[in-house]
Amino acid sequence: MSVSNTVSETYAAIARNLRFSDGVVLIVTYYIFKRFEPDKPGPVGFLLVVTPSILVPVLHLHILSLPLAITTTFSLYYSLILFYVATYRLSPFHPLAKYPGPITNKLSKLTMSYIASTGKQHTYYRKLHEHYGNIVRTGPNELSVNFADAIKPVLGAGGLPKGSCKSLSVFFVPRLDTLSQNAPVWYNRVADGQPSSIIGTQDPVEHKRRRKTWDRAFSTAAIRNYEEIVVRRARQLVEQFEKRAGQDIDLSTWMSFFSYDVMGDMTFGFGFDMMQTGYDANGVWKTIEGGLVLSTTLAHIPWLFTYLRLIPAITDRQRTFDLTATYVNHRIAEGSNIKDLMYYLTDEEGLEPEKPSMSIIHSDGLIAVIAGSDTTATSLTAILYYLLLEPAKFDRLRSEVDGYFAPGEEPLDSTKMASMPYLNASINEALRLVPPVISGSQRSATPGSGGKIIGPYFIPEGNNIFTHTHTLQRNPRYFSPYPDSFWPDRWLPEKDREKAPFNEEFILDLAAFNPFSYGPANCVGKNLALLELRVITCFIVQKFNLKVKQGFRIETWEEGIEDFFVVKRPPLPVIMEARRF
Ligand code: HEM
Repeated sequence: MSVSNTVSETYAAIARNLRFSDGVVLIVTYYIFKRFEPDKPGPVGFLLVVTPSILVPVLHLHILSLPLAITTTFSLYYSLILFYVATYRLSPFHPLAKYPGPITNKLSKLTMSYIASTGKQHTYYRKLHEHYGNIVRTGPNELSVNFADAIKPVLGAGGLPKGSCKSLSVFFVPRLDTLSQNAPVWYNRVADGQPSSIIGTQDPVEHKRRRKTWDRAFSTAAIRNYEEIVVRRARQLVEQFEKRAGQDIDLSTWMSFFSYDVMGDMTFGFGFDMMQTGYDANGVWKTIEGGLVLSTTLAHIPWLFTYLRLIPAITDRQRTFDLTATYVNHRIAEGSNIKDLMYYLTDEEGLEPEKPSMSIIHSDGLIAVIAGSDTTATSLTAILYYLLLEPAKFDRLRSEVDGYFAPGEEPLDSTKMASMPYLNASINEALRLVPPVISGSQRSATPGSGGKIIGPYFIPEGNNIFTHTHTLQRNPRYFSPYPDSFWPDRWLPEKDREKAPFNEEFILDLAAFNPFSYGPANCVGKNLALLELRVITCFIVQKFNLKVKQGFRIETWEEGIEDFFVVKRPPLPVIMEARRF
């Protein structure tokens, strides 16, 4: 008897002997997964190991070999569940059936997870929009949009939250309402019982409560106190560049040294001394960057966090958390002679009915450094990159700086800098082309919400939606001419703007420009970031001549950008010389 005959006879025997009740067990299991997607070891083990084990004796009646009965039952059980899942996701009954997108994305988030791991998520989303149009199904339960009218209903007040509301711990299915099948990117980032950082807080009520402290920390009055820190660190950066005059330096790395030192001062009362030592001595930057690569990849399959957390060496999260917790504790013990960020995050003023717990303070301390360092460094590097690429624009900016600050005068007046047209146009243009949170923000039409109308589209509940910043900010419908080029003129009043070529129509739609996001969960640190961008750009343009390192093909820098939630940048090697006045 041939092997194929044996196999087909075995399957024929199985088919003959499978009972109605076995089919019911499979469908119930599938339904539990579809409806609740339990992701904790207990229920998952029950559904994927215990249930098929119960079915083994049924097949063992007909297949005498026990190992064969076990493997057949398990493989059949898993294949059928996957078959049901796939059929439903591709069927016209799926709530997102009418939205176009690649089949692989409709089937699972594994494709997105793989793309995210390559750092090219931002260009992938853009290509999808170029192919499929304004709205694309990027996952079984996820859409991405590329039209400006979506910004307000998705991100604005009364828009969508980052995830579901209260976590109910019901029976053996944890967080019944957070359905990991539909899980938004912020789902399951921290272990049960640990607080999320402000940015990962999904419940809009809790987010609003915690945001009050942050809003106080970034009020105009509070930022005035931080100016002292920014200026001290800007002077240190200039000194370090002067010492290294004529040598190759990587501007990208030095922008991170600067921004990490500033955020260290603001949050812990001391910098990480990256500029002083010329390297990341505490490994803070490296650890944060590694964490972002992993969390961006897993954001698409967030149930996996539960299991990877069991292998601390992989996530390394605890190390980062412990490191920042030590710094926070040190800052609290030592106190500070200025009202720094920690002053507000610990509610030293006593304005809240309840003091924040130490674990919330630790978690917010960590997110301040993550959210405030590489983002600012990316924008600074991008501004300098585009100015290096187009020396005429560098010269134009220098004339403006010289017009506002006489030679020898340090560019420190933040009010003056806020009104410098070409400076702010250059900053906006770099933020448009390289938004540091390049794939933008995701929000969720949570289960039970009834869904949401976004322009001409209806987003059924239980689905997530991205407003894709990279695609929107390069869309010629909103930014023309030169949507892919650095053209600060687009931000200037018509009388100062150079003429568009061939009388191309001029379009600038501010609704599509959201590098700091929009609405109640937008970037709270925007004004601090703008202060840093203005001060450092003015300092460098005023004090240094910059040259690209010989042999480096500068135009390749932009291609090397990677999207790991915040942008990871390639090196930008330059030679700086002090300017002679
Ligand atoms: C050029 C620099 C920066 C850019 C482009 C930027 C951009 C963003 C974006 C796009 C978000 C996501 C909002 C959302 O989910 O919709 C965000 C959130 C946030 N950013 Fe920034 N950011 C920058 C600098 C900073 C700085 C200096 C800080 C200071 C600590 C900061 C603190 C935060 C915080 C705490 C959040 C979470 C806000 C919330 O969930 O309520 N950012 N930022």
